[in-house]
Amino acid sequence: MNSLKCYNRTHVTSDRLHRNINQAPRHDISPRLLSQKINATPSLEERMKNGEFGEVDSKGSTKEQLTRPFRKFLANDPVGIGRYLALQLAIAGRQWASHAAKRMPVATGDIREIIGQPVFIPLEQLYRVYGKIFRLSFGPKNFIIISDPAYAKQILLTNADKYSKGLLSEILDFVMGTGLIPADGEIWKVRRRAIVPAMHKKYVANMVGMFAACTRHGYSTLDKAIEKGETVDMENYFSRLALDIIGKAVFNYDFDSLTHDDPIIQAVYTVLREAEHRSTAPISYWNLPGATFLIPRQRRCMEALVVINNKLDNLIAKCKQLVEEEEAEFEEEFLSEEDPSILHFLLASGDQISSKQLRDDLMTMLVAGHETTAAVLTWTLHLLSQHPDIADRLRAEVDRVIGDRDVTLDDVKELKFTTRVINESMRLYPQPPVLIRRALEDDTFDKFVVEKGADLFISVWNIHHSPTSWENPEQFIPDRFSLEAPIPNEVTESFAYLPFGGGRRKCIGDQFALFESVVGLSMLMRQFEFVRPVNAPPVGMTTGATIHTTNGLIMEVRRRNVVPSQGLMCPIGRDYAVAAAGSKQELLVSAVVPAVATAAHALGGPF
Ligand code: HEM
Repeated sequence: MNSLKCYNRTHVTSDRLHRNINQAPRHDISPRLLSQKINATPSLEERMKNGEFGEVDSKGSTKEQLTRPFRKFLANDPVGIGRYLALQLAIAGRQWASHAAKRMPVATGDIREIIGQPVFIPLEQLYRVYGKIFRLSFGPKNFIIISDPAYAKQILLTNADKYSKGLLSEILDFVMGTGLIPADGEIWKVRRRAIVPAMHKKYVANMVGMFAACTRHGYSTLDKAIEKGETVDMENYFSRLALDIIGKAVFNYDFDSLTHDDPIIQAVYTVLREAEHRSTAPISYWNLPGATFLIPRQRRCMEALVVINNKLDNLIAKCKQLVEEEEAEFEEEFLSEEDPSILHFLLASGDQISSKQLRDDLMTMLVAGHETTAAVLTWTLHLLSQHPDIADRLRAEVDRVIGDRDVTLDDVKELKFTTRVINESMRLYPQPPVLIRRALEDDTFDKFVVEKGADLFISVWNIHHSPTSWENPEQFIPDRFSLEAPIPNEVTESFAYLPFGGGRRKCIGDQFALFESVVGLSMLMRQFEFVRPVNAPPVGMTTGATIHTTNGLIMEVRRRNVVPSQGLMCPIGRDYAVAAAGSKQELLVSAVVPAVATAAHALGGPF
């Protein structure tokens, strides 16, 4: 296997960057093949000392060096023609040196070095060596990796016209077609203009009650687990909670996946898993002739799509009928009491689109708004389980603001510390960790040229974990975002914080998702204690479209104020930990741990 090599200069000259990243504590990341390889690579300083990086700057390009003696010889030619040739060579030499200086650092290697781990992990390790922009080369495959806030701003905002979704559109075509996430050009413009108004303030405010109702509905599932003395995989739980919420929000359909399973839920998960699988596959196996018939998972996926499309067609037909029967005049902020969904808004506002486009839009929002929020809640709970002092502060705020009732819109605004906890969780675990773009024309980043057609990965993970932008970047510090300041976003943090992307392709569901997370987290923390059992599997990371856990987020759940046990790891909230000193019977419970592990996915391919 080839080791990763650097063929050119790197930008990482800062000792601070190198040292800080190396010293940073990791979040349950087990070192794997690539990390061993990279750690075995000589340090940047050693490599610079060996002259690996100095050559271009000090002596010019190889061609320039090879021709230099000849040029000198010609320059001494008493006949004019020799001196003329020497001059031409000097001009060419300057150009070669200048081109060489603009060549981007290149990391080359074997694709196997990356497969088997979430892609953002090796990208972070490579960033340590190659800096804020480098080319990653795997045989014929070639990606530019961007890890710098200013470069991200250029791609997402300043020069957004020069980029498309590229690879992403190809991967997601089967499920989202020309929905908002993969769409480009005129279709994207038209659809964004039609859909954004549906997410108006009144709509989002109206949704808060629904978020609370769905969260409360899920209590019974947790209570059942408590009764049976079973642990709960909270990653799976949050995935279902988010599915129930997004189904209602987008097309007024109650999946009720928190309390039961049915073919439509199975179909949605089959399609989601396929999308994740495709985004991590080294070859486009789905394009092989006959793949749909010959590969069983492809067949299952196509069957699932039929189930979903039929369901969507039914929902669209039902909603159309409702709109026709409604007497209400459509106003800009129109909200139907019977059906406040985005689908209803689109139909009632007279949006003239084909059924196929409408299905693409609905599927896009279902996917975009589901796994992302579920992942945010999962990793926030995980972080709280590691930081009982922060969990205590969050609970104190929740107790003060909501007491025992459902959260309202006014409460959300008051739950400032809870919001900061979520903001900080999204910094440490951005969903998705990498954004994908394709250059539609050449673009320049300082002296480096990215050519038309290049595929770019903006590593939000690297930007969020960079010691050049963040103090103690690996630490969970919600207070880094002041309670008095506006809610942090890409503008307030100069593109060093991109949980919802930025520029014109920024998430349309940002406020919706933040409110949903605040409501879900605060109500669950108010009602329950979550405890990591001693023998629970470690919480490793893996990716699909978002960051998943490798083995689920297994928690023992208690109604709050129940006397807890000794010997339990990571009680969330110190009130629990203090109380834990007394009880020994509970040790028995911690021995009953039927771990419901979620399937581990391969490396990550984000949207
Ligand atoms: C915590 C939850 C969420 C996170 C972290 C998140 C994150 C993101 C990010 C980073 C992007 C930009 C992608 C890119 O530039 O390539 C995006 C786009 C998008 N998101 Fe979200 N999202 C969340 C929830 C939602 C929800 C609830 C909805 C819909 C109801 C939604 C709908 C969309 C759509 C339609 C786009 C594409 C916008 C466009 O390209 O014009 N998202 N999201």
